[in-house]
Amino acid sequence: MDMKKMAGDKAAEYVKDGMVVGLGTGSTAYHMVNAIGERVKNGLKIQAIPTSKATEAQARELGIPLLTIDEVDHVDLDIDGVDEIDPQFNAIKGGGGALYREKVVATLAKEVIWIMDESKLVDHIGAFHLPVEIAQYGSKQAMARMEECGWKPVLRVRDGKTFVTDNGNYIADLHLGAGFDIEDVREKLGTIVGVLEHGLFLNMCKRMIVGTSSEGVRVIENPSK
Ligand SMILES: O=C(CO)[C@H](O)[C@H](O)COP(=O)(O)O
Repeated sequence: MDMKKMAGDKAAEYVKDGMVVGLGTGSTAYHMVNAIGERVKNGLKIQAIPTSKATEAQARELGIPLLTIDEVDHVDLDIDGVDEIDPQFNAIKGGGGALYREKVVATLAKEVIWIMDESKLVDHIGAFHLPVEIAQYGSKQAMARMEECGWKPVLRVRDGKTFVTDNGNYIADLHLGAGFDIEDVREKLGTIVGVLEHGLFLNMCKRMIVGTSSEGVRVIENPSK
């Protein structure tokens, strides 16, 4: 079976009646949303908050009851994908450009589960670009600041056009390299005007669910949560 589907299906088992569930974004989250949709059809009673317009459309199609972010006062469980994660549970997210909403929902959640195929497990994050959501107004200046920091920012382009997030902003992809100084980058990003949010999700999850080619699904619990 597809490793992403294995992880998504397994994660859906953690959803219980009465929960408010954060629905992540991306190709792994897609399987999880489908699996939850199937359970809703079979009588599971939940409410969900999607982390992107794409996930919202998928969940709506499946008949999963949805809340808007303004209606949410808590999230019991958030399930989402990652682009890379290290053994300290530090993750990079935002490959799909949904990092801002993903971080809002994950931050509200009592419990977070990251789902992935085994290719996402790394010793040190940073080989994957770090996505940063920036305001359109002043984006040239924000990009220049990030360039000065040596982060090799590239404004994300899709289908020949500058990519615009669900929130109407741009994404700068930083090329930091594996083993970059996470704290230094996180701290400096906080000083740059126009940076709305970044894709560093540091030690947020209670567990990772990993689809593997050799051992089926691995559930890795975070001892610090
Ligand atoms: O952060 C994300 C979207 O903003 C995704 O969860 C991340 O990019 C992983 O995607 P996929 O499951 O398709 O590999």
